[in-house]
Amino acid sequence: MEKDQRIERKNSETAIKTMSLLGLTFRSLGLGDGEPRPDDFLDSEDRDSDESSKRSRRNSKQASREDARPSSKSIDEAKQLRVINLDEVAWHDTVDSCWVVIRDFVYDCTELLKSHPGGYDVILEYAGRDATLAFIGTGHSSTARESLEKYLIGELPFEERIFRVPNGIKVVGS
Ligand code: HEM
Repeated sequence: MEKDQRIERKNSETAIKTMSLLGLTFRSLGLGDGEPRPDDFLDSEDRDSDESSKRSRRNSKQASREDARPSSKSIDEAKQLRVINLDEVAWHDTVDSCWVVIRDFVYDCTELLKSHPGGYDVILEYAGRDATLAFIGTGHSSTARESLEKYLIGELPFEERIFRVPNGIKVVGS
């Protein structure tokens, strides 16, 4: 197995453990039935053919969700996002510069802090780090999900992603 593949496997296992620790299931994430397995988080090229055929039904169900972008309607598909790693995100953890990661995308919420309907403190708590589960857990409306786009500044490098792989999203929340 190539080094990259080993890293991807490890990331997949981490994603499963995270889902398990947080009591998340594919059903709770609106992705149908079944237990999460490492292959669910991998690019299809990395799966062996047996597994990929077993999973093809689920994947076709997920096809409409495969676009990981926050709002597939409003985003400019051609827009090249800047790749920002978690180290850089971590520097932006104050009211003067507040970045959060949601589903492997990086958002600059500095301006949002002033107007966020849920208050500034809930976001500030996640400044400089991953806020995916808090964002999903709060049950934001579709309007809130669409407004994410306004704050989008980049995405994590592949090796740091836990929700997405290059060809599309494997796990999404509401
Ligand atoms: C860029 C990131 C975010 C955006 C664009 C955003 C947007 C919004 C919007 C528009 C609302 C109004 C209610 C709705 O439409 O659902 C809202 C409410 C709320 N948000 Fe956020 N939010 C963000 C991040 C977060 C984070 C990281 C948390 C962490 C817990 C959070 C917690 C809440 C809470 C507690 C409410 C109030 C819910 C209620 O009153 O029922 N938000 N947010």
